[in-house]
Amino acid sequence: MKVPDGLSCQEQNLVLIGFMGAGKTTVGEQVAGMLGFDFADTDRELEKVHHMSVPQMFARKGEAWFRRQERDLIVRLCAGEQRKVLSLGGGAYLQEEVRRVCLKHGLVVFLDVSWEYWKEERYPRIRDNRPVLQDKTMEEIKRLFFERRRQYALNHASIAITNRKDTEQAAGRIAAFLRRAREAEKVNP
Ligand SMILES: Nc1ncnc2c1ncn2[C@@H]1O[C@H](COP(=O)(O)OP(=O)(O)OP(=O)(O)O)[C@@H](O)[C@H]1O
Ligand SMILES: O=C(O)C1=C[C@@H](O)[C@@H](O)[C@H](O)C1
Ligand SMILES: [Mg+2]
Repeated sequence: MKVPDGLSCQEQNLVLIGFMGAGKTTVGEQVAGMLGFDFADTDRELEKVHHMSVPQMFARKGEAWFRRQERDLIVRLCAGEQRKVLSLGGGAYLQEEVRRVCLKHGLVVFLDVSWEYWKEERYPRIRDNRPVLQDKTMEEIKRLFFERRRQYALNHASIAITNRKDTEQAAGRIAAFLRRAREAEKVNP
């Protein structure tokens, strides 16, 4: 992972993006603990505000409504107080405005899980409570996985996850990356 030119890592948020089940929530919480940053997960925040689970929001209000709430929340969180870890919902980064605000106010890290590992290890854990995966064949899910990679590719850094060891090391590697970036800025502002 390389620090992007012109982006101050002292002040920015850390934003985690990637496909559903990539580990944004799990890893984000771990990284925030390691860095002593506040943590916010957009799905959890929306669940708290609207007193509904994500599947309930999809069922009762519809996906378009969910996407608007998600976008507005991310714009508020990103532009507000800095130095937090923000884990996005898996579809949030497909919205142009979300990409813009995250890239402007955050160091955007893509959790790049391989298709094979995702299918074997992550899909079985999440399949029942991600509305977007319901009623889709594996072929359709695979297509969505690779279509979304085009948007996730707009990032500052990515971390490849292809096995259990990568999974266990992901949070530590991201925290170390951010610490190094911040130290380098102190020496060479
Ligand atoms: N680093 C990790 N260590 C242990 N388990 C993990 C790790 N990352 C992900 N998992 C497991 O994979 C599943 C999905 O993880 P998680 O909910 O964090 O993904 P997500 O990227 O936040 O998904 P979504 O986009 O749907 O919010 C969970 O069952 C979680 O326990
Ligand atoms: O990838 C997606 O489109 C989604 C991912 C989850 O985090 C939730 O935001 C919701 O289930 C939609
Ligand atoms: Mg999540």
